[in-house]
Amino acid sequence: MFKILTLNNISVAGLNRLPRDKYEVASEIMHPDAILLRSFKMHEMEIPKTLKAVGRAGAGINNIPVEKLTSMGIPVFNTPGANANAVKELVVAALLIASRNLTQAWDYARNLEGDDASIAKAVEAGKKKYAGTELPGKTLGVIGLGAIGGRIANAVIGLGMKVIGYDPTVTIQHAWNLSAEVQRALSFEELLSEADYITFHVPLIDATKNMLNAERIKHMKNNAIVLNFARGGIVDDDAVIKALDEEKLYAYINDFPTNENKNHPRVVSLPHLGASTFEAEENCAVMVADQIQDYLENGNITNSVNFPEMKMPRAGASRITISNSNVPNMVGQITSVLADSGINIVDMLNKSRGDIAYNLVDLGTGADEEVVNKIKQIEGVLAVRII
Ligand SMILES: NC(=O)c1ccc[n+]([C@@H]2O[C@H](COP(=O)([O-])OP(=O)(O)OC[C@H]3O[C@@H](n4cnc5c(N)ncnc54)[C@H](O)[C@@H]3O)[C@@H](O)[C@H]2O)c1
Ligand SMILES: O=C(O)CC[C@@H](O)C(=O)O
Repeated sequence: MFKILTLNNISVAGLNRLPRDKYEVASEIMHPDAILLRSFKMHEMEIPKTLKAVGRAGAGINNIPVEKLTSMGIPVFNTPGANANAVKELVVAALLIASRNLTQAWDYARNLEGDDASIAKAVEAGKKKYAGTELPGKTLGVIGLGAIGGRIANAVIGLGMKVIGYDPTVTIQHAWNLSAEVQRALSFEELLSEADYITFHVPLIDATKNMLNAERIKHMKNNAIVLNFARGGIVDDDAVIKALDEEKLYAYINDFPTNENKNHPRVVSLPHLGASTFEAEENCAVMVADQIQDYLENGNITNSVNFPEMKMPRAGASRITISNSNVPNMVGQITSVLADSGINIVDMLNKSRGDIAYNLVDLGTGADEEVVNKIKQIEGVLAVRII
């Protein structure tokens, strides 16, 4: 029986992928084999000794101690693209919310008092304060052209906008998916100087912390609008609020409320709603549950953020999986242990990614704990399983 600890609500469509005769799933469970989570901050958590995998039902992994887990030989999975449409739709809504002053106008309308005739009069008198601008012909700067940024770029071209994108590490696949109309910025500053709106779709990592700061705001057009549906910390809120107060920027729509930003009259802060649609929650949960199941039962790895992609059809009587440091002569030492134990290798796959290497080894006979212990004793071996 595999034990799965859930640290956030995971859509039941995903949990139902894990057959109850093989999986025990609970939000409180001892000795878990795997953890499923969304935004729970795992950094302070003690990692259970039994843990074999972590599955993030979503894209961002800044809440997970990936480096520590890697050093323990534990793969972390996420669900690339599974919630991208949800974020895209919210960003399109945010463009319209900001351009048409919708929250301020709504606030005005719902605070009107008197009979309907006087409300109608006040509507006509007051609406000029909320007149906005239209999207066609304006330029959206997209920072990060991955699953979400790429979809947004393509969608707003359909609305008549121009798009300039900045992503020095974009994958070939994501670049292929981009409309040919997306212009490439060679620097972040170039994007900032051309855009009427900017939107962030990068992970929160050292290189993206306070990516939009006071110095960079100086490069922006007057009255530009900033959208942040990536992570708090990517935009320096202090600097943006100062620029709003000085009427350098026009509006800031974000998914990460703070005491500083949530009540500002030119800010709309939403409660981390980007991925909160029924469809996205289901997509993420199903994808992550399938990946965790295939890893626990077969050792295969799909969409890991720290381990190589590995898939090998089952052959032979049993399979062992080995995570080890990516140093010379590991495969030689592992196969020697098997040979010395009289075990024949039927099939084998070895791949590395950065500092980690991972092996799937199908054996002609079953392997026992003694063999596993011998492999564990090899210097550099981080985790071994028989499945
Ligand atoms: N608000 C929400 O609910 C919500 C939902 C999903 C994702 N997110 C956030 O959005 C981020 C992006 O998600 P995604 O699915 O598009 O991920 P993704 O990995 O598909 O795309 C991220 C892109 O950012 C690019 N990038 C990385 N560093 C960069 C830099 N310094 N400058 C420019 N580009 C850079 C990468 O090359 C990649 O193409 C996630 O990491 C997560 O933090 C938020
Ligand atoms: O799980 C969520 O609700 C948010 C997920 C989102 O921020 C992500 O990074 O995928």
